[in-house]
Amino acid sequence: MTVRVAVAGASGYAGGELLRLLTSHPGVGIGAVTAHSSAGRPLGETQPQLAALADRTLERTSAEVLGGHDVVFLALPHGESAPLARALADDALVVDCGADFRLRDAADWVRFYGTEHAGTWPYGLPELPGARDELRGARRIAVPGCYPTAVTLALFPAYTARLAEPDAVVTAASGTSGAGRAVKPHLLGSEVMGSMTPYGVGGGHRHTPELTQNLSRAAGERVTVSFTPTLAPMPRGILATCSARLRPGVAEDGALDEVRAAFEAAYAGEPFIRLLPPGHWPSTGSVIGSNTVQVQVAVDPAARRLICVSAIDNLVKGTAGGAVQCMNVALDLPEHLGLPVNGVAP
Ligand SMILES: NC(=O)C1=CN([C@@H]2O[C@H](COP(=O)(O)OP(=O)(O)OC[C@H]3O[C@@H](n4cnc5c(N)ncnc54)[C@H](OP(=O)(O)O)[C@@H]3O)[C@@H](O)[C@H]2O)C=CC1
Ligand SMILES: CC(=O)N[C@@H](CCC(=O)OP(=O)(O)O)C(=O)O
Repeated sequence: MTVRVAVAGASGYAGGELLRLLTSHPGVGIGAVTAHSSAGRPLGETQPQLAALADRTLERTSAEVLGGHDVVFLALPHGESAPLARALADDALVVDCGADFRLRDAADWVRFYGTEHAGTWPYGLPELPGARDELRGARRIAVPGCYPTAVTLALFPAYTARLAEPDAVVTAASGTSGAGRAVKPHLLGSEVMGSMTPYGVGGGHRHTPELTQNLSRAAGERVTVSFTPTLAPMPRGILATCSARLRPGVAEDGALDEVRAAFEAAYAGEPFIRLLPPGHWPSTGSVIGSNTVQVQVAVDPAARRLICVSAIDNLVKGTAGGAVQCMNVALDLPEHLGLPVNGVAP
């Protein structure tokens, strides 16, 4: 059986990556590809890397054009998914790469996004405990933000195993594609090349409530997260460095063994998580183009802190790959279909 899929936002970075992955998915046929200002143009003009789809024409994004598909991927700016999703058939699987349906707390939504909360859909991070049960058979899925994917997967086993205090500190570097392809002065080559800059410092980034939501769910208590994103001079990739104090009951002797055992247990059999051997550290250059997440853990005994580092490709596991993985789970297809585990390097 071939699943017929449509991609809205096909002229953008996330939409382009969805189409790259979906063309290699053996169970999928690609239907409508839609855009906004680029509607009417050949896909090959905005996504020249997608040779197999170069002659497709981008249609205008509407419920009519997206209707009649088994699966609709939405890769649109925040706020655009909610009205469109309401007009799509209940029995179509809608996978939203935007933020509209990620947060459970309406007050958090209003505070960080400034509009009315549209609701909450099942959260598309299959590796979280219990998530696959919620995603199997779902017809609406909210894919996480790219930073929340990297940070949650770096840290959550330390919280489920009750090894870390509920007060995490995170610094994460992202490539510029995380900001989308719309023209913005701070993303000009001359601003970004050879320079790194923090932004959203002091709890202001809109991924902070999403991180709190995910880690609190794992911990079973409220986890606060001090999150500092930085923009790095690279097109893709996120390197997240996360730390938290060890709980008082964790003995310094053997703490690292305990932490590693918790991560090994959490990630045993996970097709896309690679807990690296001791002494090896995650790097964005090793995961580009793949749905793989590299993870490593350490313990700093003098500071009594746990340090967890992850690397992802923001456009693959951080968006499009995560979205395809969720489709596979929802439709009961083998979870790895269409998803590379090998990166492109150098
Ligand atoms: N980039 C990333 O790493 C990640 C992105 N996401 C999320 O995925 C979504 C897409 O992001 P990204 O691809 O980076 O963004 P882009 O800016 O690259 O692409 C946006 C897409 O949406 C279309 N669009 C713009 N305005 C409208 C509108 N008013 N109505 C309908 N369509 C519109 C654009 O069409 P056109 O170009 O024709 O105007 C384009 O196809 C966002 O919600 C983003 O937050 C999530 C995780 C990571
Ligand atoms: C480098 C950069 O600007 N990154 C984006 C994060 C993109 C992302 O994960 O996506 P959502 O917009 O879907 O939440 C930012 O900080 O806003």
